[in-house]
Amino acid sequence: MGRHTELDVGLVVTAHGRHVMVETPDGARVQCHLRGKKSECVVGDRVRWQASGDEGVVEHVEPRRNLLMRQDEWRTKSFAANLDQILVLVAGEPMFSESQLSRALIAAETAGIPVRVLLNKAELPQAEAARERLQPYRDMGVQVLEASLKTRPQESRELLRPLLQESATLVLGPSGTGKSTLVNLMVQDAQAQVGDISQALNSGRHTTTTTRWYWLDPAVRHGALLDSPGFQEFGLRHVSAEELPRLMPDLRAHLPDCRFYNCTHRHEPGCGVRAAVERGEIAASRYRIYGEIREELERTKW
Ligand SMILES: Nc1nc2c(ncn2[C@@H]2O[C@H](COP(=O)(O)OP(=O)(O)OP(=O)(O)O)[C@@H](O)[C@H]2O)c(=O)[nH]1
Ligand SMILES: [Zn+2]
Repeated sequence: MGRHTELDVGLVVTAHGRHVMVETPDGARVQCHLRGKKSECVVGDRVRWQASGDEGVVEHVEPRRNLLMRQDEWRTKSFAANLDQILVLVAGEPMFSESQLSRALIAAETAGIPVRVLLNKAELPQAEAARERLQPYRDMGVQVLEASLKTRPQESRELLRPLLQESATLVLGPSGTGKSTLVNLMVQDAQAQVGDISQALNSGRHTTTTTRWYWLDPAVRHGALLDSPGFQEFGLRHVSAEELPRLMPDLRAHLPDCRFYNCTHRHEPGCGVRAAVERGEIAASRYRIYGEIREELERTKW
């Protein structure tokens, strides 16, 4: 028997600084504070907590299966834990950034979380250019789905339901791609679930930047979507420059062909990666993104 058996278990459904909202196994939500200055909680955490008046105190965070980091201007912060998968939404209008997509895939690979890509607004003529841009990702084994969340909601729901219904899925994507449309399509009572959280956080001001947990069906509480508004960039600074090539599957496939075991794939002779770029087996865009991220990682290492 552990020392926490007398405490209640709970799921963190939103976290902001030292304020977190914990959901109990029977679905009640309790605002909690964190015990201890150093402890940190993120959405998706399983915790042990103790009631204290109307509120609660988180005493212990259970070990995490995985943890994602994000980057803001100043630092790398953790922001979601215990995910089953990530769904990256992209579109042709606005055209998605390949660099952002690659960073999301690298972050997921580092954390050991499976990723799917969903090309939304598939009915638009601009989707064709997005499809082409996604080809290298399909080629390296990323599953790319297509939907029209707004214009073909029924069909989209049927496509997505089996993929989402038993999982905790983090939804990411640039602004204007259809994240809200997705949440409203797949989540029952999404507005009510948001209302709950902002009320309990007791201030509207944080709600635009806080990752939220939505049960697809609050009555059943199996599958959930995690929406991360205002999401900018994944934190990759915990990744070392040397391990970067192994986190990019299309580069990884050619690493055994490099003459030097510590090849940076930039200027060394006998580089299998560059040879593959020249043969067209690695997309030029991917090689460029590799160079950019590698340089960033080398620059920020102190
Ligand atoms: N043509 C078309 N438009 C869509 C589709 N899905 C969503 N949209 C439109 O795209 C726009 C952006 O959708 P949102 O769901 O608000 O996008 P978002 O990713 O939540 O954007 P932010 O709130 O800025 O983060 C809206 O005008 C939607 O109606 C689709 O399948 N086809
Ligand atoms: Zn090389």
